[in-house]
Amino acid sequence: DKATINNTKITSLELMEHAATLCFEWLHSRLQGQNIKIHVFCGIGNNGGDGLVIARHLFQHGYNVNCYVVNFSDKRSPEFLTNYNRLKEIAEWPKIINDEGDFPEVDFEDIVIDAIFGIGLNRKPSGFTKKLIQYINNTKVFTLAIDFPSGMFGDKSVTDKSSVLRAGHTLTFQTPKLAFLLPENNEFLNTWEVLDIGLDTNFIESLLPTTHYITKNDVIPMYQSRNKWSHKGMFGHSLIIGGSFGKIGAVTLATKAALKIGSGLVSAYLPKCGYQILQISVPEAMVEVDSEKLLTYYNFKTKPTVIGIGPGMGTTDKTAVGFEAFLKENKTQLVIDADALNLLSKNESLLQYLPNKSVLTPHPKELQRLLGVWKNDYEKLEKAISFSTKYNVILVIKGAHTTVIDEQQLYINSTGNPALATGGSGDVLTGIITGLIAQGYQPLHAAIFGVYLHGKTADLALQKTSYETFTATTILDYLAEAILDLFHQEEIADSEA
Ligand SMILES: NC(=O)C1=CN([C@@H]2O[C@H](COP(=O)(O)OP(=O)(O)OC[C@H]3O[C@@H](n4cnc5c(N)ncnc54)[C@H](OP(=O)(O)O)[C@@H]3O)[C@@H](O)[C@H]2O)[C@@H](O)CC1
Ligand SMILES: Nc1ncnc2c1ncn2[C@@H]1O[C@H](COP(=O)(O)OP(=O)(O)O)[C@@H](O)[C@H]1O
Ligand SMILES: [K+]
Repeated sequence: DKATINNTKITSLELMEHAATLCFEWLHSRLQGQNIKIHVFCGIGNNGGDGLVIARHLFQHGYNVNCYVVNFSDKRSPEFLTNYNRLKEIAEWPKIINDEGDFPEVDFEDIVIDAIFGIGLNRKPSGFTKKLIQYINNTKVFTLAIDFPSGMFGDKSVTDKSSVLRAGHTLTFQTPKLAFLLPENNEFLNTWEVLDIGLDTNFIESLLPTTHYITKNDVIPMYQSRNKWSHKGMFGHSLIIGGSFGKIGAVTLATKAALKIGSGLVSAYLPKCGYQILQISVPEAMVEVDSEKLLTYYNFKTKPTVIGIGPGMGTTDKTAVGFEAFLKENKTQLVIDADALNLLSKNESLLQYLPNKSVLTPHPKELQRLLGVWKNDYEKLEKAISFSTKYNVILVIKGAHTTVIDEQQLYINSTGNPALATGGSGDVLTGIITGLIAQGYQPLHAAIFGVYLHGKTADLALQKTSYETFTATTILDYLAEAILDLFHQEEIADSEA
């Protein structure tokens, strides 16, 4: 904010007016003047200042609005005071809330605007302010939070969940906040979106942020186009290793995905019992086999560009012994998933054999086996950064907002939805990342781009199918649309989650 104010002619007050007006317009375009009671709760800092501006616009547009100042401190920011006086000139409120006795009646059908605390919260809310937050939460009224749900910190964990406002929707300014992307905060946020308030983006970039929110504009430059004289030899050879009796589907899905994302050649190495299944399901792939029901020997002849290993592989002793011998010999780039991760967790001494920038794709349970337990999501990220740095590998922490970690750098994905919460979707991701590396994508780009496309299939599919009917195979059906979408209209700056 300060840099924008210094580098442009805009004043802090104008910036607030602009930001809060965008919030008002957001609400106004949805309410269209409806006679719904709106309560605007303002703190005494600049978040409160935003609330005062919103209340003024609502009032001037004829809404049924009430505005309150939550008087938790005698301090007032200058921008708050200016807007307080502006509002006083036109309305008989804001009313001051000094204790519980001043809480207004709020009904379920009303709307609450939460402008109590924003990014300036530096300790947990207490006293009557906490009680007010609880009072609002108990009404189950729809709450529109400005910048942050009050009581939620931008950069550390909430310790007292009962002191945080549960927002129905949050309008945050300029950039998504890391806190919004962490699973531990999901109960405070429902949906949220970013409003571009025109802060100095050059300045933001000059800060060299280490956390990146990955949207379409970030992945378009990663895309590698093909020229007229391209031939399959230029797009690498993926080898997918995995499967055990009863889990041949996992390796089949990963093999299909490596093909579908454009790997020049794809082979699978799996137990003999899966031979026909794989040949029939994926006739484009070549197959080599191990012992009857398990992977034991890892003695394939294929010379791949990259190996994706783990889906459906099992963790029996025989498989573990073969896997260890394989890792000690192997020099090929790896994408490691599922049971291959579980075997690494059981025998951490094997981590030293991973080629640099191997891509590991744990879901939260597999991650916990690798890193041990964490106290909160911030500690989880710290541990993951240390792990990535120590072993020089790329971690792909799967889930809503899958996060790719390469040493200090975090790349948080914006695509995907609960349609992906279906068996086999992780196996498909392994195949996608493997197939991208085969074609010459650097492992980091393959991970970021692969995760983006994987999530995008589910977003595009929801226009035509439902969460329930989406399966891992549907990801493959929509991969083409996800790629083509890169070249459709420019993404508008606002991102929704
Ligand atoms: N021009 C701009 O800069 C723009 C800014 N914008 C808006 O400004 C917001 C940031 O405003 P802000 O920095 O004033 O902080 P805010 O969240 O209002 O609260 C700080 C106050 O709360 C107090 N306090 C903290 N914790 C407390 C606790 N537990 N219990 C009690 N008190 C507590 C703290 O007091 P202190 O710690 O000093 O005692 C301080 O007085 C930002 O989120 C966005 O909405 C937009 O308009 C765009 C343009
Ligand atoms: N709610 C969600 N929102 C977005 N992506 C999700 C969600 N749930 C699951 N996914 C994605 O689906 C995949 C699931 O992977 P994983 O747990 O390994 O599944 P499986 O073992 O069945 O293959 C991951 O890529 C994950 O990010
Ligand atoms: K707020």
